[in-house]
Amino acid sequence: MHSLTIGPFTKANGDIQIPGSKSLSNRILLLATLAKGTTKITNLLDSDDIKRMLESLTKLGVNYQLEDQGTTCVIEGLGGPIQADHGDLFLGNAGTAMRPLTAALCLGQGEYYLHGEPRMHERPIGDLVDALSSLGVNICYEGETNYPPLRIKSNGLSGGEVSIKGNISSQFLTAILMSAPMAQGDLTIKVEGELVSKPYIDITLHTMKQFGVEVDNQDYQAFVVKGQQTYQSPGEIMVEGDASSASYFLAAAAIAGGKIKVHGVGSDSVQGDVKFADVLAQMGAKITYGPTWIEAERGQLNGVDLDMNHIPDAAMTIATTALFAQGPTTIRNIYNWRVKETDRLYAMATELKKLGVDVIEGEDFIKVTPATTLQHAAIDTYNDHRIAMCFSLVAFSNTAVTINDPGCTSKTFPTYFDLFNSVVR
Ligand SMILES: O=C(O)C1=C[C@@H](OP(=O)(O)O)[C@@H](O)[C@H](O)C1
Ligand SMILES: C=C(OP(=O)(O)O)C(=O)O
Repeated sequence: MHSLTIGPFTKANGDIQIPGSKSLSNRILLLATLAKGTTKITNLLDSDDIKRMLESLTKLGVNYQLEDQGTTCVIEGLGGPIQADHGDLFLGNAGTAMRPLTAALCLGQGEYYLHGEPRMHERPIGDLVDALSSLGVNICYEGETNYPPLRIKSNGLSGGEVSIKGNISSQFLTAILMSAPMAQGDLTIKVEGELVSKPYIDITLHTMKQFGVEVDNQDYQAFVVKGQQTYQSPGEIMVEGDASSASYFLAAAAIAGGKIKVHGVGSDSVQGDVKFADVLAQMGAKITYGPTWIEAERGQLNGVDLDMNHIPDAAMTIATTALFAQGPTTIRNIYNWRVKETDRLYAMATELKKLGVDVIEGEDFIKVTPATTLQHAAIDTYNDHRIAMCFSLVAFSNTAVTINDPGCTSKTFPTYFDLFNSVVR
């Protein structure tokens, strides 16, 4: 297996243009497909998760053209449900393709088989399947109950009322919300229990609005959507930079001497992960926001004890930033790290311990107590892009770090290590 050894570095300096947001890219691709009119999408992310969505759209007969090395996409909207009467779709490990497509394919008439990488078949989808079944869809598990692969025999989504559990993934609610306007009648979606990763619902509602659909959000406990609507293409739409991808560079500057300005994401962003910069500021970094940029500079970092349910992806960056703080850091309310690309609570704890630091892995929290010197380690990345990226920060310690399978960043950030190397010394 390929591995990459980096560091030790003492400086991180420069300007970084952050590639497009994964969450926005896949939402916009789907809504542009369903919308009336042609949409030109710019700054689209070019990464594995987006490729899986685009390949699926191709198989479903959607017409689009890619330009600018895959960062511009012109899509001919269908002005209604997907028309293909069948499809065998491989969604890799892309939650933002698997979950929304499962709901969207229920809108028309056809038979579809949805599957992915082995890990995708271990990531739960039962809450979404239950909700869709209660709206009249014939959807069944082709492997283990509650997990993909799925077979869908669709004949439209009825309106009415549906309940969906919110405690495992917000992507289930996102999936139903994006399909709801094309249901046969008005739909009230009730959220059962806690809703995790709430800011991603704001991304969903914001994108739906850009495509002409308003949702009545009743305090994130119920959502009322009018049925029989058609999404309208906004014509041209630009994808913001990915706030989770920005976190690694902001953290690098906060830890090392130097200053980094990330462009493409800032105080105007709709992505909850921009709040990562507030956590860095709370730890002691110097953070400045502009509407479309964020700048970070080193400060004396102190450990924090915080609920990070609202920034589950960027919270992984805090776990390795914690190595450079005074005192322990506890990241709380992150149970669903366990059902993402890997069991992230187990994986982060296991790899952090290899550096010689004291780590407590709780059922839904992690506590990292930094050590004065770190041991050199070869970090296993579990086919999880974020483990590879957040452990690159270890290169600012007394030792180099080896990242096994660095190519796994291709899920959301294929150029990560090139950009990282361009700003460090
Ligand atoms: O809706 C989205 O775009 C996402 C929601 C989050 O997942 P959960 O809602 O499963 O926490 C996040 O971790 C994922 O990377 C992207
Ligand atoms: C959890 C993630 O991905 P997915 O969209 O597949 O859920 C992630 O990117 O950290």
